[in-house]
Amino acid sequence: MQLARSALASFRPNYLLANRQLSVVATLGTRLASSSTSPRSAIVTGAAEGIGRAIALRLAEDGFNVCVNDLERKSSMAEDVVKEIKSMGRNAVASFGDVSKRSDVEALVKASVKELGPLNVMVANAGIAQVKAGMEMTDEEMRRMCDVNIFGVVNCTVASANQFIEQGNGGKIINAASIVSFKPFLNLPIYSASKAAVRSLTHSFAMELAHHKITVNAYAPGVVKSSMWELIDEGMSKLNGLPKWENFKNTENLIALGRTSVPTDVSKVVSFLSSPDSDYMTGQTIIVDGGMIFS
Ligand SMILES: NC(=O)C1=CN([C@@H]2O[C@H](COP(=O)(O)OP(=O)(O)OC[C@H]3O[C@@H](n4cnc5c(N)ncnc54)[C@H](O)[C@@H]3O)[C@@H](O)[C@H]2O)C=CC1
Ligand SMILES: CC(=O)C(C)=O
Repeated sequence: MQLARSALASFRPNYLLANRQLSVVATLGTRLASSSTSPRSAIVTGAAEGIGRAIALRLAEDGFNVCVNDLERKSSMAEDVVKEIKSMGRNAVASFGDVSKRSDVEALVKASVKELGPLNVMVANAGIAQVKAGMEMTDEEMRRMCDVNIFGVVNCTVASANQFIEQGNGGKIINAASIVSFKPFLNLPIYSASKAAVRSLTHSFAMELAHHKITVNAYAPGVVKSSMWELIDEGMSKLNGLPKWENFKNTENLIALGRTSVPTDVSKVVSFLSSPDSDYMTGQTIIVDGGMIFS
């Protein structure tokens, strides 16, 4: 009996190891199969530069064909992203349009499906920011912020969800929120409110679309070096007189991991939200801020 027990004990690790190896091989096989035999497609809005560009490239690396959206005036940068994706062996197309216009977003989804086939993922990344006290914001500035950051997300949700419903296999919608969705920044009042709305819409549409097998989640970055933060830094400098990039650098003191973020910190999280590994998640806003707000 003693001998039998120890024989079993010495056998078990090998048995477990063999099982684990089999499961690793099986998982790898599934990943390779899904990237080589069934190309999926994704739209990324505001993808000519910054976080959107990093997401488009990361999704291409993950096996997606990608429709790269941005405003017409960013066409040459968007075309560069398309070229980069094609050089990775994936298909890509640029489609220009303003996410705040419903008809532009409907045209974007149509263009993507025509060029890349059925749609699997919509990343509503495009957004704008403005540093200004709430008391100073003009009517026009407030409306533009809400049109792009809130209604842009709604337009992307509705247009992609209609496409997913027509296809009948569900889909994934992923929205750009922010840490300011949880706690506003001083002098970014309307921007902060718009990102709180994105978090709320993510929750609402997750409930509304779940029965179509459509998941809706969001990523909430912290302080990411991009053109948007260049603009925020400039705006803050005007208000407090600090030299260029000093306001950006000062945020390091608020980040537990001790450094500001780069776009690829965010694209890794979007990669997860775009993959089957996140299939059982919906309505969530994932914070990726290096440890700033701990909500
Ligand atoms: N940079 C940061 O620290 C953070 C950024 N975010 C959010 O992440 C997203 C991406 O931010 P970044 O890459 O930093 O910004 P960015 O300004 O570098 O890039 C945004 C892109 O969106 C495009 N865009 C703007 N309005 C558009 C519209 N109406 N239609 C289509 N495209 C439009 C721009 O042309 C630009 O290429 C935004 O939604 C932003 O609010 C959230 C938290 C932190
Ligand atoms: C731009 C933005 O959302 C932050 C938190 O910096």
